[in-house]
Amino acid sequence: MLPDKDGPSQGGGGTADPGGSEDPAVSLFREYLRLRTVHPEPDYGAALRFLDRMALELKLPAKKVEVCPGRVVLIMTWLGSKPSLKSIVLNSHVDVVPVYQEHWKYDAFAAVKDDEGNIYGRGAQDMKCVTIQYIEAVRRLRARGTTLPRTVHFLFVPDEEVGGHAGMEMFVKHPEFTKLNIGFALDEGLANPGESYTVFYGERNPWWITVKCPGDPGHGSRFVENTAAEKLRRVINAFLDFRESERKRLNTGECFTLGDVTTVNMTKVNGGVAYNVVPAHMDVSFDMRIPPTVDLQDFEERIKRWCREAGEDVTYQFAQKHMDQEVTSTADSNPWWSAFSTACRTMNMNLKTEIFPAATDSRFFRAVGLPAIGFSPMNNTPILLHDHNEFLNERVFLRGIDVYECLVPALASVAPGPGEA
Ligand SMILES: CSCC[C@H](NC=O)C(=O)O
Ligand SMILES: [Zn+2]
Ligand SMILES: [Zn+2]
Repeated sequence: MLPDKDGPSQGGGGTADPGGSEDPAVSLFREYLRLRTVHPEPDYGAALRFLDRMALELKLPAKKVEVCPGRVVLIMTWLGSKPSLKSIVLNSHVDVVPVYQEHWKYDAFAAVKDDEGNIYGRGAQDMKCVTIQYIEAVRRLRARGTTLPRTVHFLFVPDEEVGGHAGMEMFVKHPEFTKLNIGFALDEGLANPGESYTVFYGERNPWWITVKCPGDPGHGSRFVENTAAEKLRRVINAFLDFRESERKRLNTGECFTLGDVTTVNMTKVNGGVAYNVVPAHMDVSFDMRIPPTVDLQDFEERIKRWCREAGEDVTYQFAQKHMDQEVTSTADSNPWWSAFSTACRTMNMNLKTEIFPAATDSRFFRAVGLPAIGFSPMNNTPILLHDHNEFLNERVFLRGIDVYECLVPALASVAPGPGEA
């Protein structure tokens, strides 16, 4: 059978499957994948229209908060029977990262489903699947007439993929955020290639740094002293030697995961004006991710030393420097975690708890003192976020809806804690 190649203009709601056998939830997921909410110019208007339609279908009120010009957070609310209790947040970002279309098997915005049920599209794992799984789980719960004690807020946020600065970082400071009276948030995680599901209780801190190496200029035919390039070489060696030592630490001795070590990647180099002019400046940039167990002050001292030892006037500046190291407790004494993990156990799901290797909007919840768990219910799935040919199998997707159908009531039924009405 040939893959079902619906074009990007195709609507959802059952039109995706010529055989008529496709689950409507899968068709809706594919419809959402076709919206081009891709950087650098995401079509947020299309996503907001889609989400407004979801709110109408679910008969839930939707509120829009423009946190920055053109950057809207949409909040859909399912009011609990005890609305004074702290609420549950189901968070998802609307934007997706760009693609190298020439490396994809199919159009990355056509949501092609192959004959194995694999659905290809940018955002299939990160994280349009989760958005639709939340919606479909709640659709089922409401269709059954379920009432929940705690209020559930869905947040659909822009700009996570570019750091959340015009998205969740702004929203957590907004009065509308405070009004949500949040007790606990669920946000995205990663696929697990095995049977288990990975759950994230903290994140590494992103530090993006540019090291600037000034030097003496001169003719390209001479042995100029004190060159920018010599300093640059020492800087690169210091950072990359450290990278290598951390790479070796991964998977040796204790069972480290990526979230437990510091990664360093050299991502940009700049400098030079002509072949025969020794440059007056050369810059190098690194993407570093630092586990919450690392002393950040010590780490910055180490960077200072590397720069000092590289030569005269070597300086650095940060483009990102997240400093909060809050993690969410995975002890049974944390009632949110207990409800989450117990519900997963009843579904026979094996959980692996880890530190998230990259950065998500969860860090902004944790930074304001709220517990947050990163979880995308995708097992038996290769990790393909931001990669070519990102896909999710429809059976895994549908199982994820079952998972939230169990998790959401469990979380929204957590007994009132001390200080709650
Ligand atoms: C440092 S803000 C960038 C956030 C981005 N998030 C998802 O990929 C990341 O690179 O982890
Ligand atoms: Zn994401
Ligand atoms: Zn991402």
